[in-house]
Amino acid sequence: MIGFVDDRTESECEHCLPILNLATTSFFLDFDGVLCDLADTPDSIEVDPKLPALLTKLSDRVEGRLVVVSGRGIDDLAARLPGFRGTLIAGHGAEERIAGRMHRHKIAGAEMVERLGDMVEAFCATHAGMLCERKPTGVVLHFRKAEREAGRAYDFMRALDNSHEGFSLHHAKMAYELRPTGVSKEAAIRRVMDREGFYGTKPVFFGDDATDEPALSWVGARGGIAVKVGEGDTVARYRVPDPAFVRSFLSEQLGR
Ligand SMILES: O=P(O)(O)OC[C@H]1O[C@H](O[C@H]2O[C@H](CO)[C@@H](O)[C@H](O)[C@H]2O)[C@H](O)[C@@H](O)[C@@H]1O
Repeated sequence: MIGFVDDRTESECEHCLPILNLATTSFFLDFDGVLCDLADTPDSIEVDPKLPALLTKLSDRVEGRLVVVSGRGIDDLAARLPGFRGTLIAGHGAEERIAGRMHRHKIAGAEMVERLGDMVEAFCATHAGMLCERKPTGVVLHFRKAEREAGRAYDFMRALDNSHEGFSLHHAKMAYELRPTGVSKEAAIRRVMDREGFYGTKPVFFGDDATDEPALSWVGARGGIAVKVGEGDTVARYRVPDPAFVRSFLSEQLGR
């Protein structure tokens, strides 16, 4: 059984998480690096075939208070979780699927997003190992396969950021991303937590990336449970080793 903080102190118990009262818990789960392992490219991840059913059951168990919160575009995310009909926040908060209805930031599909995508693609065509990921609300330049070129990738994306109003540049794992200014997982989780059904419950957020830190910080300050998955600096109070651990922890909640 996975460790829980009960009568032991946290220092005695590596990877312990508090025992949750599911009647008052809202789950917010990042996707890449939290529900599935990272891979060389966005398309080469392997999603545990049992994951959609696990998320569905747990969502039912907490009356729909389970939200997958990802940086991926919403169609991409939904396609990787076949059969899961629960709430999705995608594009770091620029897209949402709630109660089966889609909501998208007004920039979604705009000409400027297309243009940015074209420019990043052109850059990748002349820089070996770089990969462009287009999203409805932004664009990512991945340099995981060209780590030594990270500086060049940054300079290019910084120049695009400086010349395009309404977008902000973010440094993610082996990637630089332009997304609409003001869009963040923190803001998205706050919005959801104000909704009926969520309001007054305790948020539990699992995140792994630097881009998850503001949301981890907000959840912790709000009296919720902030959990960092994997290594690296974090403001989160709790840490667990990897996505397999997270999936086991979630499965265990169903048996309680
Ligand atoms: O918020 P998340 O669900 O964690 O999404 C964050 C980004 O994840 C993806 O990129 C990351 O994972 C890739 C696959 O493992 C990896 O190759 C890449 O280096 C990582 O940055 C996704 O492609 C992005 O769109 C998400 O924003």
